[in-house]
Amino acid sequence: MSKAAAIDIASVSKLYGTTAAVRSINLKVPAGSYCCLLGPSGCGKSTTLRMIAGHESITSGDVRLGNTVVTDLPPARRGTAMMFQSYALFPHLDVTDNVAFSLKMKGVAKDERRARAAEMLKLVHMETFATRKPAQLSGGQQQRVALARALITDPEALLLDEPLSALDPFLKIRMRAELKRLQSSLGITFVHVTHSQEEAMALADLVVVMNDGRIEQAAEPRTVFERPATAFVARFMGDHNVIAGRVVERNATGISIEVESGGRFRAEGAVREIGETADIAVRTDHVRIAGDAEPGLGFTGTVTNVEYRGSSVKLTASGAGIEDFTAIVSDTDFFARPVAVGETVPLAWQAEDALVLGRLDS
Ligand SMILES: Nc1ncnc2c1ncn2[C@@H]1O[C@H](COP(=O)(O)OP(=O)(O)OP(=O)(O)O)[C@@H](O)[C@H]1O
Repeated sequence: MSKAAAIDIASVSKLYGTTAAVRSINLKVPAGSYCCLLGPSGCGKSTTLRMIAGHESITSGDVRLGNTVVTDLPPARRGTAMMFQSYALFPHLDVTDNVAFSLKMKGVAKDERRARAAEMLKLVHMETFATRKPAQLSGGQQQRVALARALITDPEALLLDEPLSALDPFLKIRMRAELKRLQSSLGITFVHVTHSQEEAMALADLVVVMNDGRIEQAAEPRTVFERPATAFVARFMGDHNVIAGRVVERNATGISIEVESGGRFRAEGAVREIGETADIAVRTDHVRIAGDAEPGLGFTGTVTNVEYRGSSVKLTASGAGIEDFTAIVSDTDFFARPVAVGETVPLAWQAEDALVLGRLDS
């Protein structure tokens, strides 16, 4: 197999007319890593992927693959391969010819390209389907063929645009594990576009959260979840309460904010100016019901909703100027002291579970 290449995206922008799809992003994807571009619809992740692949021109900035600036190179000369959401298989060609297609375009002799295609089909466990047409395959099997077809060019980086979105939930999880296995056995760089937080967390070494053409955070999955950089990341990744308020106190390591017509809350992690608006995040699974809260690390709220989820219970409460504050408590804790909608409960958390969120410079 080929060697892996690092990808370096430097001040890359994409304008469609006057619409900015990607706004001067910088990103380094280490060689041999699994990177997921994650974000809501329209945030610019597919455009970014297509600019790496060469299927979209770059308005300004540069993309490097390894030591080569590929900004103006055609797709076939970049050392990348792309797998599309729809798989884009040729319906009239059998599986082998689909997989061997790019070698045919390069003028590779028939025997050699068939041998290479057989090798690739083995890699994705599809060798027994070599003579079938795409219409005779399931969605998961078509996806494997599309993978084999992309990998036959020996790319240094494989680019995948929502590769699992057409599969049913069960197959999605199975194919996810296969993608991870393939990536680590091939050792090449993968860049995978998804709008699923779960998929990105399960697969990536590097999660890149995008919003409105910008990168909000690029970090390991655990960092993105435990230390979301911005309010957008905290909300998008879920499992965090984001509280917005005006900074009323500051010290060397953190701040206190005051929620309009409500409580005062402390958080650590970044310092802001007095009077500024700031966001803080509190992990939903670290909120305790009842117990004494330290001042600034809890409030008394009225329960507005209770959802049983099996191993946990999700409570929503409002109070101290905060609407829809969520707490996820274990089923054991909940049933030891159940609460109902309309009840007033104390909600508390530890200092380390309240984090000051950053903001992006626009
Ligand atoms: N060919 C185009 N012409 C004009 N605008 C475009 C074009 N392609 C994309 N855009 C716009 O650029 C922005 C980013 O699109 P992009 O496809 O990169 O988003 P995405 O994050 O991949 O979304 P999705 O998850 O829906 O595919 C969107 O506002 C989109 O409407």
